[in-house]
Amino acid sequence: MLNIVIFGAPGSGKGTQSARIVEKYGLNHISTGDVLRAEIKNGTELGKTAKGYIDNGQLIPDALMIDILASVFDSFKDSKGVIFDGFPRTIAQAEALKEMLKVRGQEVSIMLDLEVPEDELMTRLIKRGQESGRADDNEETIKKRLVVYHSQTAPLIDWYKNDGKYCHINGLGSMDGIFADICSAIDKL
Ligand SMILES: Nc1ncnc2c1ncn2[C@@H]1O[C@H](COP(=O)(O)OP(=O)(O)O)[C@@H](O)[C@H]1O
Ligand SMILES: [Mg+2]
Repeated sequence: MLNIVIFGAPGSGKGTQSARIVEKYGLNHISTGDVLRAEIKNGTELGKTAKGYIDNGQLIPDALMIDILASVFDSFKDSKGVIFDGFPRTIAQAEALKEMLKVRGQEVSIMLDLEVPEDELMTRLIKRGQESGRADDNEETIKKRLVVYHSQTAPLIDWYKNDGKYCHINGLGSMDGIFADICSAIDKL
C-alpha cells in the first residue's frame, strides 16, 4: 500500500494536488479538513466541537483528530493506498500516525512538502475565500492559521527528515509542473 502524506501550509496546494494524485494512482483521499467541514455542515456533535476551533484558526485537539483519522483509514478496505491531506499537523499526530500504520503492518511511504512563500499563500487563500466562501479563508483567520502552522506544524519537516520520508516539492509554479515533480517522486518509490 502507498501511504502518502501531503504536507504544506494552508493554501500550499495540498487539496489541488491530492485530487490529481487520486486520479492518477487510484488512491483514497483522506482530507481531515473536508471530514470536519462535512461534520459542521451536518450539524453533528463533532461538527459543533470542530467549528469552535476552526473559526478561531486553531487545531482540533490531537486525541480527537487521531480517532477520526483511524476510523476513516479503516473504512478503506483493500485500498491501493491513501493520501493523508491535512494530517498530521503536530508531532504527536505524526507519532500516532506511525503507530496506527505500524499495528496494521504499514508505514508512511513518502512525505511531500509543498513549499510556497507566505505572500503567495495569502493571495491564494483570500481568492479561495472569495470563490468558495470557506469561512476560515479571511485575512484575520488566515494570519492565525499561518502562526499555528509555523509553531505546531512546520516542526514536522525535521521529524520526517529524521524518519527518512521527507521529500521537498517547490509549490510555486503551474499546477501541472508541480504535479509532474510529485509524480516523479512517487514513481521512484
Ligand atoms: N500551483 C498553484 N498556483 C496557483 N494557485 C494554486 C496552485 N495550487 C493551488 N492553488 C490555489 O490555491 C488555493 C489553495 O489550494 P488548496 O489545494 O486548497 O490548498 P490547501 O489544501 O493546501 O489549503 C486554491 O484556491 C487553489 O486553486
Ligand atoms: Mg485543503
